[in-house]
Amino acid sequence: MVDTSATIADVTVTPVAFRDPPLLNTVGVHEPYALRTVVEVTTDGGVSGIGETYGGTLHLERLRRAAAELVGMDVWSLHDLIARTTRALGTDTPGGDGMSGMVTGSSTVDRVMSPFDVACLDIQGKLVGRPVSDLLGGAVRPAVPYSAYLFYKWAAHPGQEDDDWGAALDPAGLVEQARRMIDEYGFSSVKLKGGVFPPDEEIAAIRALREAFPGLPLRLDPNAAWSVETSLRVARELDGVLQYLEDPTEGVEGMAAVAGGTPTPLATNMCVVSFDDLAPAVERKAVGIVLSDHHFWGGLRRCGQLSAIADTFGLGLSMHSNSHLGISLAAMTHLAAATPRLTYACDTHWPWKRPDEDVVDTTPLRFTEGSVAVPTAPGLGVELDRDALARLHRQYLDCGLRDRDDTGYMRRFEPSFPTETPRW
Ligand SMILES: O=C([O-])C(=O)C[C@H](O)[C@@H](O)C(=O)[O-]
Ligand SMILES: [Mg+2]
Repeated sequence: MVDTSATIADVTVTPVAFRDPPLLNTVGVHEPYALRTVVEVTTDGGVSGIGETYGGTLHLERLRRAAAELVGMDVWSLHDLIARTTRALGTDTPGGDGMSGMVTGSSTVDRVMSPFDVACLDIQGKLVGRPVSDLLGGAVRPAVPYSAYLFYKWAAHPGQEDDDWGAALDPAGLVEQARRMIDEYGFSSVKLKGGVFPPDEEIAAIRALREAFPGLPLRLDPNAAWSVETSLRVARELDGVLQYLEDPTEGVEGMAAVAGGTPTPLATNMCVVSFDDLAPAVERKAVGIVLSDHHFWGGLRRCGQLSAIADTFGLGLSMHSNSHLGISLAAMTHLAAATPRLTYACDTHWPWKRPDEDVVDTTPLRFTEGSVAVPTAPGLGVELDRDALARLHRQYLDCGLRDRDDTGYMRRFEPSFPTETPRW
């Protein structure tokens, strides 16, 4: 019999930074670099696996504490991973979510264990010679569709030359951005990051997108920038136009009030971000679709548990993203492929990342007709490029950024940028 036993002998945790355009959202604007952390887990037999997560200071410190606790762990034991992460972290204090204030309620233990779960699955796949999707129950689709993720954006970071996407500050600019993204990647769903301009301007943008791309499902996500009344008005005006409306307003109660007043399905990656959030949201009928995100929900196997709960209570599943590298894209693709209930095209920030900046060779992650084929090599199907990791770590050290702060960056250029919620 083949020996598949493996104990963790070493864990490295490396913060990295990669260039990011000035993408606007309701809390501000993306800084010139996005921060991530790459973890590499190596077994006593010399097999290694990788994972990727957020990059802020507190999260990084917690990852390092957890990493030290994992040495000696059996790579097959999810329960021991939970126990050891919990032990390393002590109490589940808030903060360190890396979302610039947009999402604050996720579970610290789940967030911290997530990249290690991915790395352990990568190792398991290599040990048994199967792709990660097989370890998650098997792929139910050969390729995973992603959506075009549109952002209002400036032409350039202040003081820098225009980036090659240019500005998108009105409906025409967004239609042009969508056209390029669809031409280059083949996406067949479109999401607009809203909450940036007054709602009527964003309604006009959605109408322009509807006219330009008549058959494509459209989504709008203002990250809870609106009151219940504003949300209901926007939902009424866009009735029949949106596939779903994502986080129009804050909290389960607010979302329940909006959900009760519109036939448009509501989705969330803000008011349901941990297992503790599910019961109240189901009870209040606050959301129809949960945007799963393995970085919040404890990794790929915990997302399988979320999927079972979604099955039980008839919730739809989609997938949330943040600025990310190829390890996360591979992990998201395996997970989405092996989640039958995940029937919506997943979010991805991929087009906003420069193709020459990654920590893995991204060849296995090419987009065809808006989808990424599920990698078939053992494990995640992507390999760490150590030179590239060193380069992006150097960039992290040099760039000076240590925590994502969209609001602070925006206030350097617009000192009176508002932070009250709801904004409209
Ligand atoms: O769906 C979402 O809420 C997101 O994608 C959150 C992100 O942080 C997004 O707002 C961003 O990148 O600015
Ligand atoms: Mg969202």
